[in-house]
Amino acid sequence: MSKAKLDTVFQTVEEAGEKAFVPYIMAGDGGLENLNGRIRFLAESGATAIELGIPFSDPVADGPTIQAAGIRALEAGTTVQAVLDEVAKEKDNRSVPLVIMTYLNPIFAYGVEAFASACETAGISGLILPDLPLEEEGLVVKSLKKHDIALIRLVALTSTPERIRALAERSEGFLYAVTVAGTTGERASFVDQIGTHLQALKAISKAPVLAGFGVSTPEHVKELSQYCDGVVVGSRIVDALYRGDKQQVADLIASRKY
Ligand SMILES: O=P(O)(O)OC[C@@H](O)[C@@H](O)c1c[nH]c2ccccc12
Repeated sequence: MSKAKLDTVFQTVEEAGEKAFVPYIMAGDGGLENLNGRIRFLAESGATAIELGIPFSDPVADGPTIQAAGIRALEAGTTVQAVLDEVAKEKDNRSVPLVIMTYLNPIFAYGVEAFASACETAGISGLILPDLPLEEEGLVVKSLKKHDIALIRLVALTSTPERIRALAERSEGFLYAVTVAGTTGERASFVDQIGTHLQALKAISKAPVLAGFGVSTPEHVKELSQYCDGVVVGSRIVDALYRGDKQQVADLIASRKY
């Protein structure tokens, strides 16, 4: 599944007058043998696309819930190769695009070109690399382009206007609007200016704008979605799956339609 697959699903959601919902899960948490089952469950529950984390020992952008999931996954022996091999098995009957989220280190260890090529083979549509600064994108863009994988950029609340403009112009797949200052993890509320911030991003972004970090209730989903194209939810979903509460995950995803 190529980059274009992401454009198609977001367009479908928009044409239906709905908002996108992208759940994040940590590959290997709960056993790699259950990964494809979880992906299927999220797709059947109405996910627009799925963000799949590859665990890394020093996840600087992650809060406690995702850090813990990463440790569980690493302890279970999860590797880059094993994750890609596993998702490749169902690439032809997967209806929802997959986006990989990981850090630079595992990719450099694997080799950038080899990684991009393996992602293409596994049917991956996009990549999120939170520790890749705009100035260093040259390290990966050529390989990602060659293998038709979108580089999904993150905009911080604290990004300068010039930086925001540069990120919005280059955006592909979707533009990830980080809604809090800090790491991933559930939050009770958002800053007052969040609506204006998201609307301003949406006005200049080439790709759809999705809000993520701290989104953890159906109310948050509705609140933030009104200002942009949808949301990304990680910690709440990782925690619910860990506790075996699939219903909570399904209810959260269902809240994108209103
Ligand atoms: O967990 P939260 O607060 O719902 O945030 C989303 C997030 O988990 C997911 O998109 C993600 C997990 N790790 C990341 C690192 C950087 C950017 C994004 C992520």
